[in-house]
Amino acid sequence: MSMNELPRIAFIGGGNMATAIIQGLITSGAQPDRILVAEPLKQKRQELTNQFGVLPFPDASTAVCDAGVVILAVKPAIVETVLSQIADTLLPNAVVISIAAGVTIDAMMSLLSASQPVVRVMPNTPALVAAGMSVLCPAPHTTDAQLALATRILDAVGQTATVRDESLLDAVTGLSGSGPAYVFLIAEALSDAGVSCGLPRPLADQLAIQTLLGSSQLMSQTGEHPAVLKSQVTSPGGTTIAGVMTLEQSGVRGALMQAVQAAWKRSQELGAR
Ligand SMILES: NC(=O)C1=CN([C@@H]2O[C@H](COP(=O)(O)OP(=O)(O)OC[C@H]3O[C@@H](n4cnc5c(N)ncnc54)[C@H](O)[C@@H]3O)[C@@H](O)[C@H]2O)C=CC1
Ligand SMILES: O=C(O)[C@@H]1CCC=N1
Repeated sequence: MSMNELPRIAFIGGGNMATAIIQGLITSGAQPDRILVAEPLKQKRQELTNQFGVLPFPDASTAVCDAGVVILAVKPAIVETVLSQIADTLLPNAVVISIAAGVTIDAMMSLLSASQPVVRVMPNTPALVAAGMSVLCPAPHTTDAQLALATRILDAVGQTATVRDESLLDAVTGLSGSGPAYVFLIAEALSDAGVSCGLPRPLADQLAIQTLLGSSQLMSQTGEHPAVLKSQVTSPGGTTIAGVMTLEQSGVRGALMQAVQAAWKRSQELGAR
């Protein structure tokens, strides 16, 4: 199926994540006039129309009436309100894709007809530059073809993976959903460190960002385990092992593991409400 054979796609919410996915779809060849966006803020509607040529709607129920895919890209707290608004106009076979953190498939199904196809997804913000990581979890009654359609849409903004056990999405949220913030924090700290050793800030920023990017590309493109690549940087008695030793002494591994676990637990709490 090529991008211009995709069904009409309605986005509910035209914020950061919706914009990223719309950009990805259009870059991959989707037709803008087959993308509908319901967004209450007039300025955001106009920006999306001007930038991409998508069709704007001030409210959700009219946007979904002939859409084969509906992407819920609103804040978690208003997903249920939106679902009650669209439940009557939604096509029976429309695939509902939710990217809202912590909103469970059961919570969505309680407001939809029992046969409505649903896929819950946890994406991340590098989707904005087509380098996202999205993990999909289909509701049990969703068909493989409906899951494939959702996967195709998220493939436009980066890599995708699928889990069948919905509870794993909390761990996904802790690692790849929230993870970009940990990496940005590390980049900021590396740059501060460079400044503390006398580098000018713009150069320190450049070194920090390119070191993270280059190291990520090296891991991704060689497929080598991080431990192997780390040992290649670490000369006997050299500079790197001196730096690595202080990182180990300050417990950086445990700190990162605790960060992912804290976000994992918070995601579980949000989902249990
Ligand atoms: N930002 C992130 O790192 C990630 C966010 N998510 C999830 O993505 C979802 C969207 O997040 P963002 O795009 O960052 O938020 P955002 O605040 O940029 O976008 C939400 C948009 O929904 C609009 N909206 C509010 N009420 C509406 C309604 N009744 N109908 C239609 N639109 C309405 C708002 O005006 C806003 O433009 C959230 O549920 C979040 O949990 C998931 C993974 C990562
Ligand atoms: O912080 C949050 O709740 C959302 C979910 C993953 C990234 N941002």
